[in-house]
Amino acid sequence: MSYSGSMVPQSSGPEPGRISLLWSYARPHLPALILSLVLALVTSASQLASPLATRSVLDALAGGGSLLNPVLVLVVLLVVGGAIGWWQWVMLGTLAERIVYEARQGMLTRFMRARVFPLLRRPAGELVTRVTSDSVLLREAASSSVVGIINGTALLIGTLVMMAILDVVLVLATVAAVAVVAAVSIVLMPEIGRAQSRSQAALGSLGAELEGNLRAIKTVKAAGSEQRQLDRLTGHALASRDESVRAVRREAMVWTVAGGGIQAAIIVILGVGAWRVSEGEMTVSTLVAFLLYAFVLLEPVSTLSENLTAFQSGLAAAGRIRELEQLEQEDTPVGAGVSSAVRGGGGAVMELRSVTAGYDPAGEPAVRDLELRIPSRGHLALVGPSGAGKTTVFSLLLGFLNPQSGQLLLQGVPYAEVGLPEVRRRLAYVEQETPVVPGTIRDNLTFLNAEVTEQQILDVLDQIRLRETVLALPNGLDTPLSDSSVSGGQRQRIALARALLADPDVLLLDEATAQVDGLTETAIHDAVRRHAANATVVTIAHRLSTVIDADEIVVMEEGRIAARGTHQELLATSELYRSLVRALRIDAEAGVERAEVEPVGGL
Ligand SMILES: Nc1ncnc2c1ncn2[C@@H]1O[C@H](COP(=O)(O)OP(=O)(O)OP(=O)(O)O)[C@@H](O)[C@H]1O
Repeated sequence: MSYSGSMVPQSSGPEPGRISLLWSYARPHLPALILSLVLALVTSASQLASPLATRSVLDALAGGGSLLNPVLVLVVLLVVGGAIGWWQWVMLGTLAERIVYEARQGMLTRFMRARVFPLLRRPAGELVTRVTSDSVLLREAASSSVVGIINGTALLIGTLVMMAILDVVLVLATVAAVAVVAAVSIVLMPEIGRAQSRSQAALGSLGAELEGNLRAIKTVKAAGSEQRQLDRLTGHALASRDESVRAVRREAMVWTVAGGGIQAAIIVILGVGAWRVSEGEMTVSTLVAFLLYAFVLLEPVSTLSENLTAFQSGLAAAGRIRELEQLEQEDTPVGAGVSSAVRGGGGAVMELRSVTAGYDPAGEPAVRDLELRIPSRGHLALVGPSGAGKTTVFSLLLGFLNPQSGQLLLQGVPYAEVGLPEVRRRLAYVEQETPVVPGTIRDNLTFLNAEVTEQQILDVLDQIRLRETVLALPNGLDTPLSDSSVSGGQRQRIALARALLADPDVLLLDEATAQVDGLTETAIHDAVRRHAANATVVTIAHRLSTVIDADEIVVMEEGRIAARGTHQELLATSELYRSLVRALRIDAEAGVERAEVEPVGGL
């Protein structure tokens, strides 16, 4: 299995694609977004009215008129503006969190429904980074930044219009300052997005490599390579930091230019305004109102630069999330009716007809022209050298892999008609490498069949000689299970118990390569034999006792079936089988020796 990061498409998608993805997250919330925008515009309008109200207060003061009305207007503007601002804040904040949740849920659904091998080709750590980190960057981009950009623009134009109403000469100086700010921002902005995109990419690589290192931590430590691996990991963290610093520098530059531009405009307004007041072309109250507008102007300028920055990083994140949309999904269930009453009948429960299949459509097939009937009862063992295609047969039966040619059938009906859920409902699969799922021992045992009783659980644990050890644990069946807390053989036995509790039509068992002690081996075989008495067991066999036990043995070599028959028949007819058995026998003898000196493992 390849976990190569190089197989993952690197670049973010084109701009229109990313914008449409952002839009797809925002669209379901359009009413809330529009309401937020309206509220934002009302807040802005109240902000715009405040300097005018202030001018009335000043005029009333100078003219000796009543202050009551203008002050009342000011207070109402303040209270209404504040209340609406609060409402809008809460609404946009909630909306933003919903968008993050929906983006996460969408990604998780995609992962769970994805075809197995395209999913496994992507580094797990990178997928985790997308769900946990990239989704956060969507937050503002798909919610408040859109509102902020529109509102900021409206407030900017509104402020300039109000200023123009007050004094046309002064507004020209202000417009010049705003134009310089806008031009500089337009030049500097895109690089912020690009730097953030590179920072997120480095973060993804860090996630991917960290996950791989943690999984192989024993190998890393045993090789004394902690420092080398640490250097590689910190290299990614460093790259992410440097790119983020680049983005921050740009942002600081935009902010400084924006703030500085407005400050400069205020100084010019003060100078020119004072001169115009002294010339009698302007009243002091108008100059004060104008200055207040100049301060109001700071807000849309900062809102715009802030939200444009958030929008840029959101776009970068959207590009990366968009790549996940290319993850191939499993076919949706069709579910043609297939009778379930086949057990023990004479026919085949499953069948591979002339199946050729591979992992890379352009590469060599992993299996060719396979003809295989899985009987509705009994024990079928697959044997063969490493890379012969045994696991590929399981992947085909489970629908993880589609044949390039040929057909798979469940009770004579093609898989495409039956649908994967129905196929998988008939199967239970015991993986060799990672057979337990996150949760407690009980969660694992009831994973396929939630209806089982405590007694059934205990009986099955008894069969595979785990009952005493599980019950001796402080939390018994409710002990949390992680890959590292139990041995490989114990994990497999728990997975076997889970499969037996589901009582499947076909039990697919990828036998652990590691030896287990003789008593456990016998217990496992007894359990398997019992199941094979009225249903089917298919084993990828790594133990001599398993092959000897099987009703039929299929010998695979280089993706083809080289021979088939019983143990005795194959011993007589197949040189390959004889050599495999010789190897298994040597292994078995080595295992016996080990079992004699090693204590019997418990949980
Ligand atoms: N995920 C994968 N992507 C690409 N090629 C693969 C993948 N899994 C297996 N292969 C290739 O398919 C061929 C058959 O592999 P398969 O795992 O079925 O063999 P196997 O008989 O189960 O071997 P082993 O006993 O070592 O597990 C091999 O050439 C292998 O390199």
